[in-house]
Amino acid sequence: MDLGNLLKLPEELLYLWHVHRTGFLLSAGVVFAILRLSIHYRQSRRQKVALTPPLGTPTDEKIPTLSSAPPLKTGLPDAEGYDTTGPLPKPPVQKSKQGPKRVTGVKRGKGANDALDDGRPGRRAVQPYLFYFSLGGSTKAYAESHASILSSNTLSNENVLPPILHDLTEIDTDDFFVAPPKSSSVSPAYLMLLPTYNIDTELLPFIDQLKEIHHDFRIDTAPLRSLAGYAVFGFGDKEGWPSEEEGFCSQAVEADKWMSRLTGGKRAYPLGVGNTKGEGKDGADARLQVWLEGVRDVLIGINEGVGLGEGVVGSGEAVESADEDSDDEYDSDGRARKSKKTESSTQDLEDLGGQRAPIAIDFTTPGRGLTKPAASEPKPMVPSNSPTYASLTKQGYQIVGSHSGVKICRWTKSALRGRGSCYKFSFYGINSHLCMEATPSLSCSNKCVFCWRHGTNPVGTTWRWTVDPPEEIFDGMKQGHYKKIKMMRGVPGVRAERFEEAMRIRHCALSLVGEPIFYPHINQLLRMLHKERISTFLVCNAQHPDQLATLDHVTQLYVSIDASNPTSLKKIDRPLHKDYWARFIRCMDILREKRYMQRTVFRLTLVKGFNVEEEAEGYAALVERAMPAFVEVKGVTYCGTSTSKGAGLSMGNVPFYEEVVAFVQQLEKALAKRGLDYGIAAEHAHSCCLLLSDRGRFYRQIEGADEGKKAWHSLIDYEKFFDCLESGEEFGPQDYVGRPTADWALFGNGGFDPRDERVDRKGRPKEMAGKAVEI
Ligand SMILES: Cc1cc2nc3c(=O)[nH]c(=O)nc-3n(C[C@H](O)[C@H](O)[C@H](O)COP(=O)(O)O)c2cc1C
Ligand code: SF4
Repeated sequence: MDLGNLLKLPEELLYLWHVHRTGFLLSAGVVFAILRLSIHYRQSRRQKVALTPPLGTPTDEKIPTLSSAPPLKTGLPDAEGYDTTGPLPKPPVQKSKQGPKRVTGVKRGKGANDALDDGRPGRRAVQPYLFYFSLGGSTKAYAESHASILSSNTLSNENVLPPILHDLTEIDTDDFFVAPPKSSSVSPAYLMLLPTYNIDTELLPFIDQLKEIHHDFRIDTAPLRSLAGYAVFGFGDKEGWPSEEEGFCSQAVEADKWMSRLTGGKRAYPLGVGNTKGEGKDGADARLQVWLEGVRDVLIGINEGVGLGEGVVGSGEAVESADEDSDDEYDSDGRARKSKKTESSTQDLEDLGGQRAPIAIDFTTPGRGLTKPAASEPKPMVPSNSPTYASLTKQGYQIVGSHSGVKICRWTKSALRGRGSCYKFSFYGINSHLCMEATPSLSCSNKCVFCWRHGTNPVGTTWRWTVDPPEEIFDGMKQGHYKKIKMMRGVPGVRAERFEEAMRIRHCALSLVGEPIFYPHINQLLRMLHKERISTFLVCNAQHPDQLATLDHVTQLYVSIDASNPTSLKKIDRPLHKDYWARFIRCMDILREKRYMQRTVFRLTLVKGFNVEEEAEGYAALVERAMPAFVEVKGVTYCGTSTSKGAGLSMGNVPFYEEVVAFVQQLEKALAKRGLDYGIAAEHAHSCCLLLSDRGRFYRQIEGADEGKKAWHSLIDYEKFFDCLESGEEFGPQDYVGRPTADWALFGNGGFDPRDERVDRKGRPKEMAGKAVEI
């Protein structure tokens, strides 16, 4: 190359740059991006490898497919036997509690049981793991002897595999509780049998570890979400630790709570507890057996695609009953609660202390705008596509047929969780978890100012709708009630034994909303209930004397008395019947006659400024006329609906408990002045409610006690009631008087069942308040 050409080189290069600079720059950018991406990819691969659990952990465990499941042995093989002889390799025992936690948890979605991992349709087999802890050996023995309940019965259901037993001290907690065993064809379910020790045992660090795993920021707060479900059963000693507050089965309670968190609320069955010092059906053995049978049915249900059951938290069902993390009704310590948003809408009348639930519906009065002339063809009262149907369903009612409804009340839920029954337990011995609240007629003829039903219900003064047969109503009510009870299965704090008892209805409160005696076949419906030995409390609004007169036996007959004179009654009940006072008075006279046939009750709901002041004398006159066996007096509960606000109701109309007491004492005096001997037989301060009772009939000699030793007898002997009915003979209230009223329910003692734990709305232990309690 000559010198001239050489000198031209920079110029040439500059020219080339100008021509191709865009191409150069673009290529350089692409090369740079590729380099960056490849470095990033290599780094993330390295990280993934580091997070993969070591071989041999249950994550890699080869879980048997259906065909390779170990055959069930007769008699229960011991835990060692399962782990070594079956195709499931025993997870390595790694005592690594001091070392750093392996981070293996991943966030999983719902519906793990719907399809196999490879996307093929089909259901996974359920693999129960039975974990236990045992210091003295009894829990181990229980685990080994009772696991066969799960196995033997699941033989018929080949998609539930025989349980695998694990001693909690022999496994590495992380191996099972940071991530559950993985398989494309099997869904694991964890069952735990745990004693409680108030001394230092290995159970304590285990429970702490559950808590730590939940709080470990490196992993999902619910790493066991992919489990099919879990359930815990505790063993304890009631002689040493008589109640849960005193520590009975406290470690099982704790473990249940943390398992709920770790699984995202997948409690498959309520926490069970067994008293090792108990006997017969109250002994640990019997309790465990019933509990395992319940768990077994749920596991079968999971496999059959029912999931954890409708409404159970974590089930993935549309209607989950509570959210363990965000709810706020249930919980004192992180256990699930119900959201405030839905709270008011799901309250019901009896929740509110049993006040009547009148519906703002015009039944009757032609020309008042609400009613249309009767159509030639009767129509359904609550058509399934109507706004009323949608509104009631949203409020938690199950509509039965076209005019009936059922709903489980707050007290039923509370009793299932050992947090107290309603006042009817204190007064009459009704266990709220055995009680069904229903109505065969959702319509009513009053528009009471304190009604919770927002005026959305149907109205009418004559029955102008299609009539469903009583069989259909009865079956539908039971079905709806049991369905709602089952929805409580996963709710924290539900006691296994109460849940099991609740699957047999013993009482029916025909008082939900509307007017039950309005239903044309009410007597047939009552007979069906009684035939199944379900007692009946029926509440009516004293506006339907003809129906009242022809009503058959009920266990206890209520009439709502919301005022003592026509002016007050019109103001507070806003009746649709023009002749409402005449109807009311006729009902008083009918009740007077009925007092020989059944227990009759006046239910007074006190609304300050409406029906309290200056009315004691008027109420006394009504009592004199109808001679009810009892007078229940309650403070109203403020519902805050626009209907009540529109009627001028505010919290100021809610009486304090002392004010209700003062009124009852005033009424007692007014009755005495008329020569009527009524006295305060019981109280339930929690729901601001007191019971006046006719001394002549219900203050009587205590059976088996010294002559002259008397006590209040407000309780009912339900079995005697049914015996009397079945005898076909005439009988009256004196024939089924129960035991004396419990001491704790007597006036001055509060009336809260001491077996239960009293809590406030947040689930915190609560002291008796002196104010009308909002319930
Ligand atoms: C030292 C000791 C402390 C205990 N503490 C409690 C307790 O706090 N609450 C309880 O309900 N039971 C308690 N128990 C009763 C045991 O939980 C019960 O006997 C259980 O069945 C023991 O199970 P295991 O034999 O499998 O270890 C305790 C027993 C012992 C011996
Ligand atoms: S009587 Fe039954 S329905 Fe009524 S509040 Fe009590 S438990 Fe609930």
